Amino acid sequence: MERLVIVTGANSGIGLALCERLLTGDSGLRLCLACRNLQRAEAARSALLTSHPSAHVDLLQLDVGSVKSVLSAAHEIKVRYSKVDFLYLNAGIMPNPKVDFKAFFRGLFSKNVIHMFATADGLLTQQDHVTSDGLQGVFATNLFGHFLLIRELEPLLCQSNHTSSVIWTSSSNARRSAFSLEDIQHKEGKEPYSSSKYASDLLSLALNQRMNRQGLYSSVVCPGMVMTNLTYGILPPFFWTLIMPVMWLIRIFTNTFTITPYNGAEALHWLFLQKPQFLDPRSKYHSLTSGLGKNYTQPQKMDVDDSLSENLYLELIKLEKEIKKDL
Ligand SMILES: NC(=O)C1=CN([C@@H]2O[C@H](COP(=O)(O)OP(=O)(O)OC[C@H]3O[C@@H](n4cnc5c(N)ncnc54)[C@H](OP(=O)(O)O)[C@@H]3O)[C@@H](O)[C@H]2O)C=CC1
Ligand SMILES: CC(C)CCC[C@@H](C)[C@H]1CC[C@H]2C3=C(CC[C@]12C)[C@@]1(C)CCC(=O)C[C@@H]1CC3
Repeated sequence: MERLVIVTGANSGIGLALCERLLTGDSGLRLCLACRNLQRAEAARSALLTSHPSAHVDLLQLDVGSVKSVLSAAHEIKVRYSKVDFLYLNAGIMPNPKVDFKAFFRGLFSKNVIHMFATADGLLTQQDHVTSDGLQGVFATNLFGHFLLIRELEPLLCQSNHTSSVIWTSSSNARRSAFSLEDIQHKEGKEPYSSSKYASDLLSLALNQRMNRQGLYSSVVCPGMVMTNLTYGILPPFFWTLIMPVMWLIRIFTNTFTITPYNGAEALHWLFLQKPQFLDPRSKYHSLTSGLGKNYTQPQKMDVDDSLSENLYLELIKLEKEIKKDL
């Protein structure tokens, strides 16, 4: 039977590269590009059909940062399809990023230099915004919209004699110290991106604890450092042009500099080929590229624990109730 793969944020970067790779590996599947902008989604669909003319590629309007849009997209999915096999939760934002150059140069001459380039720990801050639902924008987009989508699609994800996979595009920038259970939306701090990605790691664990029995499996991926619209927004364009040769040079020393969206999608694609029952719910699956350009996937244990992940899940359920009450 035809397998259905839904990808959020599929019109550019890692999401689009993943779609290209999925179709190259299995032209028989049905892809659903869930994007906030239908014009950009249509352009992505045309590009995919140019290289895979007989592919089944559907479009769905979905703004994960808007509760109304998530609910209506979920409704549309339930009307169109009878089951979901893979749900890639890939859409993400990092608004108004700022690099702390002082910390960068300090890190450059320390023994933590590789770690700094791999994770950007202590290097990046962002200025968040509030959505029309009254939620913090990064939290709403990177985490909560996706959480609501899973909740709404449970009937299609959890079916008897069927396994489904939800796969989060997390990050090496996910950091426990940026996250607080008392402030899950990260209203107070300056690292909403880091907090939202750590929350996705926690949520993935909670989903596995609660939903494996119903056939739903959740995994977390880190695509490495990839040059996409998101990363291009971190520094001015001329600066990127200037330092691009340095980025390729750094790649010789750290396998986390995957750089191209194709390489970054490695672990996302690898997970598509695995039996979800055999995956480790406490590991993050990293896309890595060797100095010679060979791509591979490697699991690394996450800094997560059961009680924090369960408590986050309960907080999200509470917020879901509050938000739905106000609709
Ligand atoms: N690039 C990197 O180095 C890394 C990226 N990641 C993660 O990878 C994921 C993909 O990002 P990447 O490919 O790099 O960057 P891109 O900016 O190219 O892709 C992000 C995608 O998310 C979509 N998106 C953003 N906001 C929303 C929204 N509210 N509703 C629906 N779609 C939305 C974008 O749509 P639109 O085109 O309309 O803006 C775009 O399609 C993100 O989750 C990011 O955090 C993780 C680690 C490293
Ligand atoms: C001044 C220069 C010679 C080099 C500046 C490099 C930084 C801009 C990058 C170093 C580590 C990078 C990184 C990311 C963005 C760009 C860097 C900060 C990410 C935060 C992008 C999004 C992620 O999810 C993780 C990446 C980790 C590494």
